[in-house]
Amino acid sequence: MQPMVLPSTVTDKTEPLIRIQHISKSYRNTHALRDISIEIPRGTIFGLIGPNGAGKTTLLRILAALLTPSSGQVWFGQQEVTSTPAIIQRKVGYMPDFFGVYPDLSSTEYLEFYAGIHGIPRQKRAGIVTDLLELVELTSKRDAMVETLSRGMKQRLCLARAMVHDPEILLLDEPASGLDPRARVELRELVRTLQGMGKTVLISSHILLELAEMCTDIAILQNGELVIAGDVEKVIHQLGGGRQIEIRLLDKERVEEALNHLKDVTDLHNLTTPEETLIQADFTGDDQALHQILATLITKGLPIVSFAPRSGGGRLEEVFLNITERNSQS
Ligand SMILES: Nc1ncnc2c1ncn2[C@@H]1O[C@H](COP(=O)(O)OP(=O)(O)OP(=O)(O)O)[C@@H](O)[C@H]1O
Repeated sequence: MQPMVLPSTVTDKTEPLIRIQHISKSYRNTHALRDISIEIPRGTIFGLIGPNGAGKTTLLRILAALLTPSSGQVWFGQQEVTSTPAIIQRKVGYMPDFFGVYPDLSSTEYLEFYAGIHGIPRQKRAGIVTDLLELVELTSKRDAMVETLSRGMKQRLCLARAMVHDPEILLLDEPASGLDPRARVELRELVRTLQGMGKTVLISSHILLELAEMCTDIAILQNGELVIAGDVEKVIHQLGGGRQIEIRLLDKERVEEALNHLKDVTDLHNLTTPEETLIQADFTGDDQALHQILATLITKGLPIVSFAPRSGGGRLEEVFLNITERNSQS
């Protein structure tokens, strides 16, 4: 079947890389996905978040052309691709949440095997595999049998496997599950490196904190439905979360004075002082308003040591729990 192509032949750099339009998927009596529409901008680290059974794996498998949706369309740029798996498989690298049993191969042989599956000419395979092992920091394990690698190393090898054909998009299903904190940090750094290489990365997790720090955009799924999608700050804002800021002063004697200035700012609410030199507040304004607050405090000569949003993770987790709870009650 010929792929559906939009009439315009001009590629707009700002157009979303992937447009998921009204995708539904049913397995017998289960509606795993219901009318999902999401746009994934090029170059983002896009988090797909939802509790167990929300439909994340189903959506990723549809994007990887491993499942056909019951209805709806997926567009990669100007092309509708649900009926053309070959196009998807060229553009996408998929790392499943479950790796299964490994064959009796070394890391190098394993990647060379997958490079062969993707039709990469024999003479190019060794170079690609060497580069990938370096990228995922497994060069020292190039001759180790896959079975003998730690879980984190297997995870990174699987990521390298998903990249043998240099795909534009990486789909990582629960990549952080079962990893210790250090391996998670390494994974986060690797994902950022991939973004720096121009890749668009979709990552699923049921633990928001795992994604909060590395994602630029998120979509929250629950019971097969899309709760909300967009860039992280916008999502928090739309969910009524606002931002929280922390202002630290050098001198505790000046905290009262700072509070006096801040209490009249319309975008600031719930001012508290959790520590004697620290002021915390909810903030509902935009960046311009934030800049104005800082400028005013400095003009007043207040000794500001730091002025920053509270680390996003905790805030986002709160918003996520609120929204999924609210939805399950409705
Ligand atoms: N092959 C299948 N046959 C029948 N039902 C399925 C099948 N695969 C998934 N489902 C159901 O579809 C729904 C969505 O499952 P999916 O695996 O996509 O969710 P998920 O968000 O990835 O969950 P988890 O975090 O637990 O992996 C669940 O109710 C699941 O039981």
